[in-house]
Amino acid sequence: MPKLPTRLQRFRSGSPLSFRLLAWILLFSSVFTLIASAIQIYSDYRKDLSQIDSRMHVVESGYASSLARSLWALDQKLLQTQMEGILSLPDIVHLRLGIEPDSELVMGEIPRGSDTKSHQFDLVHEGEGTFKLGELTVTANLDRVYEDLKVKVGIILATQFLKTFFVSMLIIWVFQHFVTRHLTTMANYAKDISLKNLGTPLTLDRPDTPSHRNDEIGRVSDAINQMRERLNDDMVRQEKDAAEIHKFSMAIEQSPSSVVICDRQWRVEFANHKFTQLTGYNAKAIVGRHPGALSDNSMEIRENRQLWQSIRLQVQRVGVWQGEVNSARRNGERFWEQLIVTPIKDGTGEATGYLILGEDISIRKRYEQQLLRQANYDILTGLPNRMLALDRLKLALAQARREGSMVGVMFLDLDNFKHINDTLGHDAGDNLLIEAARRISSCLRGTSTVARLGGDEFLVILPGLNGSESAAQVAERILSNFTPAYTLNGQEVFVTTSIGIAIFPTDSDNSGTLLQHADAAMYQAKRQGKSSYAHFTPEMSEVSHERLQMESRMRRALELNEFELYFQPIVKTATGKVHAVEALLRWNNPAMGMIMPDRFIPLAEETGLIIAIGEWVLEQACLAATGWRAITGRDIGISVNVSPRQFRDSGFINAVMRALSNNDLAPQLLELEITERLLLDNSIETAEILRELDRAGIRLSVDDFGTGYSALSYLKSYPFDTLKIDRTFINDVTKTQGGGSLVRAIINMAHSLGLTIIAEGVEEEAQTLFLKQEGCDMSQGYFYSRPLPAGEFNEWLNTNHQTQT
Ligand SMILES: Nc1nc2c(ncn2[C@@H]2O[C@@H]3COP(=O)(O)O[C@H]4[C@@H](O)[C@H](n5cnc6c(=O)[nH]c(N)nc65)O[C@@H]4COP(=O)(O)O[C@H]3[C@H]2O)c(=O)[nH]1
Repeated sequence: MPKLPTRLQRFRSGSPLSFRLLAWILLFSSVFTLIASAIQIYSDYRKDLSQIDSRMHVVESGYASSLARSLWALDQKLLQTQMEGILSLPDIVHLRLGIEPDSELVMGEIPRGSDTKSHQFDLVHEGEGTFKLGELTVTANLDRVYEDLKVKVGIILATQFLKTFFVSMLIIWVFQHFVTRHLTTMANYAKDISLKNLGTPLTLDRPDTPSHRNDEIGRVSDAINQMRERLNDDMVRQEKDAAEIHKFSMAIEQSPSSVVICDRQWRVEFANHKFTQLTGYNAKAIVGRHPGALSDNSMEIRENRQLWQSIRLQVQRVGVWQGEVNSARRNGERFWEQLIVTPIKDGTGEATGYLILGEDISIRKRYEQQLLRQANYDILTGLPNRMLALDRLKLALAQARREGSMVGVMFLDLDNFKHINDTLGHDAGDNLLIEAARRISSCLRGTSTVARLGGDEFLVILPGLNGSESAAQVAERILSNFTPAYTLNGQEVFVTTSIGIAIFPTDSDNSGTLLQHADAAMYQAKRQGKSSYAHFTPEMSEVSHERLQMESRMRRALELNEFELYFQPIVKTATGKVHAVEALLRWNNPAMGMIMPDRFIPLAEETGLIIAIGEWVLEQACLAATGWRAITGRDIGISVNVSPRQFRDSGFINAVMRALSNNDLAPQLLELEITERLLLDNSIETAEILRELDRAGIRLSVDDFGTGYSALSYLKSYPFDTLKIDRTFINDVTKTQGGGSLVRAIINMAHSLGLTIIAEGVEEEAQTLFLKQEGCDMSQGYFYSRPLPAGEFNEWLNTNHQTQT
């Protein structure tokens, strides 16, 4: 189809209003013009007709008497002249003179087919009476009137049409110029407006004057521009919101934690990439399913049902659920994850869905289990260690009390172990211990426990005994099991054991005393000659006597000034520069000699003397710390051991604060070492005391980490600054491969919790190199210095200070 010229196209498509307007104006004005013209023509026509009428009357009035006279006088010539005179008048075309009685005179002619108009009047003679002489009929031709009428109609129609046309054109031009073209601009602008050109305002092709701004076009264009600005603002806001939503959704998608969002009915709506990575479930495939019922395994779903029911209840009640869950991946593999479940609330506080955050803690769990094993089991023999054995003994006693049964406790010690160790070497000693453990275990029932207490000491717990003879039978079995030779380093070696037996409830009803009694009985068995067993008898309680003696001496030790603090430096692993010092208590008793804390602290704890002794240690330790500034010119912190009983004493916090203020020591320079066993009870009071100390600015450290609780999760709940790795772990780092990786894992995890790490018991250079490499912050041990009395320590400090600066 041929294209229309652009202007025409624009006119057609852009100005239908002008067209319609023109049509309507033309129609209306034509109708009005026609009506007006018709009225005018008709009135002209009427005027012409009345002119003819009046002309006829003029003829009557002007010629009637003269024609009557001519007729009376029978003056034909005059009559004819007069009639010709009438015929010469405009439009008069025919005269008929009827003469009485029956003649007539006709003049003129009536054109055929023409419209005529006639007028008749009588000719009378007025004398002595009135005589009618005849009558004259005057006929006028209306053709001229009609001709005039036609011409007029033509002229009027033409002029009216032209006038109307031009006025319409003018109106249209005015309308087009002032209105329609702007409307077209606005229409095109509105048609073309899109998110891309929202920045371009609508401008009209007319001056921007106040009057223009206030007219209807100005107001409409202003409204369009305001609408554009609002849309623009909305779009900018929307783009910002979209960018933020995009950022958040990317953050959730790339989050290192797994994220699942559920609707109000706990149906999965979204799961991120990490979730798929962790569980193996495709995020899209699980949409609409319950997070506890993703698996096709009905057993698993049943297992999960109870868990998710309690999660749902707690989230509804408390607003959050968190815990460690042993979950299953899609391929059935189990893994540990830490879950946090919270509701997603709207502005009114209504839950619109639920957020489930998950973190894979399998590695941490593995290490925790490893630590737990290390804390409870002897690595060499795989038997329970002292801690676990004591727990089991307590359980066995509790059960025996309930059931009214007996429990046998046996202490075993290998008779010539030290000799074998010294002559055949440690490896042979280790092999001997492993084999001895196997031989003891093989004599026992499933309910019995055999544990290694340390060195060559073993403990056997025999629950549910009928009488002491049963214990004796077990002892005999063990002794006979020891008879065959051991092959160590290719040599046959004979090893015997001595066994001490104490029975609950006959010999004692508490675990500590039972152990002491079994120990005393074992010494008796040794005295009897090796490879024998002995039952406890009251005469053997010499040991308890010793204990009483020690207690009464300890009560006076403070007054007699028998306690002394030794100091051991804690150095920065990277540089060897002293950072802090640990205060270690010694007891110099004239009768007993120098007594190490392991021997007297448990007794001090039991008797409560630890509270007074602990206060003395705090005071002395703070005093010593203030002196080190003078030697080194810098602050050196002091670490003080706190035992559980001392820690829980109501005056403990005051004693700490007093020691600090008496010696004018900044709280940040004091670090209190707390064994992780103290945290075992997980009590609110413990947490409260720790928080109060932390608020006071005092540093807190976990001592002997790995020997007690061994769970890293609790560290998050308490305000600890430092973690001291127990020396048994450090001892292993260069000896076993697993030992190194365990210490590495502890260091990394402690660092991730923001804790400073101190390695205890560093004895060898190889250990320092390992610790340096693993980024262990501080080290302490004989490699740097043994614990030293104050005077010697000051000398050591001076030397360290000079070599390090
Ligand atoms: N094998 C070896 N041992 C090393 C090495 N470096 C340091 N040690 C020893 O390891 C122990 C470290 O102290 P701890 O773990 O707090 O363990 C302390 C602490 O729990 C407790 N203790 C010491 N002083 C006090 C005190 O004033 N109050 C309380 N409540 N307990 C104390 O007694 C425990 C034993 O103290 P000590 O016999 O002085 O034993 C100290 C120290 O002499 C090393 O390289 N190799």
